[in-house]
Amino acid sequence: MGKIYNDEESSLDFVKGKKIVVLGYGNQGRAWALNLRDSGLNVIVGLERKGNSWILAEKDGFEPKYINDAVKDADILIFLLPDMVQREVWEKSIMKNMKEGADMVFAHGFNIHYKLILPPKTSDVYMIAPKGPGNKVREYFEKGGGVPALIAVHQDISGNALNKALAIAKGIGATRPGVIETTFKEETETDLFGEQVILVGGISELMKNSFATLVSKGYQPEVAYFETINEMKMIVDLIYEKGLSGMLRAVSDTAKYGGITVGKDIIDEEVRKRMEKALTRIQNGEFANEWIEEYQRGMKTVKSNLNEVDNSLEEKIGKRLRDLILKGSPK
Ligand SMILES: NC(=O)c1ccc[n+]([C@@H]2O[C@H](COP(=O)([O-])OP(=O)(O)OC[C@H]3O[C@@H](n4cnc5c(N)ncnc54)[C@H](O)[C@@H]3O)[C@@H](O)[C@H]2O)c1
Ligand SMILES: CC(C)(O)[C@@H](O)C(=O)O
Ligand SMILES: [Mg+2]
Ligand SMILES: [Mg+2]
Repeated sequence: MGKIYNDEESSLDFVKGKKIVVLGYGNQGRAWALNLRDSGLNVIVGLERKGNSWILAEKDGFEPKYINDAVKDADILIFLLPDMVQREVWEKSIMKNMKEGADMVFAHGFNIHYKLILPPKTSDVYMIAPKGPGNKVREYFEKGGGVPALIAVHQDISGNALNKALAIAKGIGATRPGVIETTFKEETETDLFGEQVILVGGISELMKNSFATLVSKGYQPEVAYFETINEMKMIVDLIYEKGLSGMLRAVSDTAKYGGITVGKDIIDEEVRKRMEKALTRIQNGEFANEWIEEYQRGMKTVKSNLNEVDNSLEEKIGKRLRDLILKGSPK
């Protein structure tokens, strides 16, 4: 069993008073900058240009700086830019401007594990990888909790990298539920696997295909939306709170029997083999290379798929129903 660190086993003292630069003000950047500031730490937001992120950071009370300037006297650099952007910003604005020995901190191991960024031998390099989306990192923190995270140390020059990783984890609220120690390799490979096979890829395709099956056989799309998309939150809430066995006990015996038998038929050995293939492509770097090429070619696949989802029947139906459902949901 991996070691789980809690709030009492971490101290903000290891990073208190240090100049922390949060690079990027997007999903994670905004949540981290706000949580770290609320935890009493000294946070500067670093950005490449004056766009939407800059305006939002100013609205939140920060005085953003250009990255090449912000990193000059920073003690801790937190990379919260998109993964495929980090290398170019590192080469263009950070590498030659950062203070020697400044810490390099990541929320995902992609750039270090696949050797896109080669950190100087003088820096501590560590990671705090929240196991949830950025808006939840902020929302849970504000409610007194936090999103759990994985922490890992890639380079420990000071001898204190783990303590500093724990301190930043505490600052964003992650030690409240607990953080687990891992390696950059394990975090990178499992995170990519999770988002591709289930969290983002698998679940969306299951929803889209089950919705389309019902609609193509003449069922009302609103009924299909409730059944194959909307109710997922309540089932996942049950799993979150009570585990898979708790969820099975909360549904009818009919759902238990049908779910157990037909579920295994739908997600069968062939699906499992394709999951293993996806994992192999992550492990051997094929996925990372493909993704970088997609980015360099202008992210055509990402854009066309987003467009397809935006214009899909389930999104049109969902938009109308969500407006009603959210009004009637507990706050
Ligand atoms: N999204 C999540 O919830 C989540 C969860 C866990 C870990 N992570 C990790 O956190 C890191 C940040 O991911 P994110 O989803 O928060 O990023 P994001 O896409 O939300 O980042 C957007 C920020 O990056 C800036 N940016 C975008 N393109 C840029 C460019 N070409 N040059 C300079 N700046 C640019 C934007 O101005 C904005 O401030 C990644 O390593 C990611 O894997 C993300
Ligand atoms: C939120 C996720 C999917 O867990 C994260 O890994 C990401 O890359 O956004
Ligand atoms: Mg990820
Ligand atoms: Mg993830």
